[in-house]
Amino acid sequence: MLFAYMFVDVMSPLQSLIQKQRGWSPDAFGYYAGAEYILNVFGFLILAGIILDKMGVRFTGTLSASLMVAGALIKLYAISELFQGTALELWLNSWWTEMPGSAKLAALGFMIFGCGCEMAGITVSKALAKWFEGKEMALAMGLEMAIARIGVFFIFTISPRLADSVVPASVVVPVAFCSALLCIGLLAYIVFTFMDAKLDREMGANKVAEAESDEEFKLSDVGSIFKSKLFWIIAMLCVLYYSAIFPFQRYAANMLQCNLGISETQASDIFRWFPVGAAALTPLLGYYLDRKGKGASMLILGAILMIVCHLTFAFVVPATKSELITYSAIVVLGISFSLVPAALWPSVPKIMDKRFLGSAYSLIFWVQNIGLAFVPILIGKVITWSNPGVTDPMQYDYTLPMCCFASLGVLALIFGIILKAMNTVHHYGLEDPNIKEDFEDVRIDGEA
Ligand SMILES: C[C@H](NC(=O)[C@@H](N)CCCCN)C(=O)O
Repeated sequence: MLFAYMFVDVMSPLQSLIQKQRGWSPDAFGYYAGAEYILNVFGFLILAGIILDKMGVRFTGTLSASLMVAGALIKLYAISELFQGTALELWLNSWWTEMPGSAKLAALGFMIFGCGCEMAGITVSKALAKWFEGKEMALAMGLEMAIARIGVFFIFTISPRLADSVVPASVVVPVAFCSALLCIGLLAYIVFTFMDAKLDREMGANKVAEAESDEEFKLSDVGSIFKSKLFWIIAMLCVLYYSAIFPFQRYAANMLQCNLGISETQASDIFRWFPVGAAALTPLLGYYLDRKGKGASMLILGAILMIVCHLTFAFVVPATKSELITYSAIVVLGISFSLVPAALWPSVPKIMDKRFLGSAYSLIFWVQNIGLAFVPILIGKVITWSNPGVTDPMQYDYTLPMCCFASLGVLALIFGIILKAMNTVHHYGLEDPNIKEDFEDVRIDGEA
């Protein structure tokens, strides 16, 4: 997941460079960024859940890592000099001219990569649940997310530097670097499959069969989950919150460049502290949640902090051009991005029956992916619409796009408040510690 998250954001600090080098407009960049989730939205993620439950973590993890490598190599080829001037590029350039041929092929690669990445996300959750059952599962999930966030910090640090390491600067170098890391990730997962097989042997065949049948995906479960009010509240909170985080991450470096009048590298150097804050706090909050609870309150606080930060980027940073205020908003956003994931994902088992859990995670990811696919496209359009005639990628006004992100935060906050109110009435245990076993257990099979 470390290398996957690095690959996801390798181009994020390079928006203005790819615009200069390959002619990708903000709109084209938005389409490319949204492509990561498109196939998942059109059902791949549901299929991925079925494959995972039928074939297990070893097969699905290897498949998902292979898909990531294949997608990465297509994207690498699309942005490389090798692709320039080929018949394929000329043909891709000949239709939907707003989107250059290189952006179209890169988007296709990113779509395939995105299938692998989300499939890996579900597989890793299931593998962690298997390996840490009855142990520190929330802490393990927190650490996994923290490692992935460190990858984002690392890539925001090195991506512009790798691009500048050749003359003229090129997006190919950082993308090639991350593609090589993904190949190492695939090898690492293959090693893990041997360890997992060993664990199965140690657990004994019966226990494994029992664990797997518990989580088997049934199509009828999808109907039960979709009928649950609670599922929709959690899924809406998730899609709204994450749509104001991951898509923002794509545009953040350029937003800082435009607001502060700084270079790509300087902007990335500021923004990279966002995932670091999240990486440092997520495991600690997971540990706190395991012992003290307060999950629903953490979701509300996380949404409030996000709204404050996005409004600061919209109005305060452009007016003051203060690096101190910018750094403070980045760190606070990092705190928000620890509170919500640390509370959200371990809350799902509290409100879903264990039998529904695998499908519930895959369906929440699916709803979330709809937002992650379309919000970057929407933001690209808002940037273009609110900056008529602006062609210099250093001159965009980000007030309106940042207000859009803040509005998503307001909606997420409303769903957080509804969730907490429902928890107060129905006692789902969302404010209770994870390791306390005796809270009143109300799940979707007993929701009515
Ligand atoms: C665990 C959670 N991951 C997700 O929500 C993924 N569905 C989206 C990952 C986006 C990067 N491709 C998280 O990272 O908090």
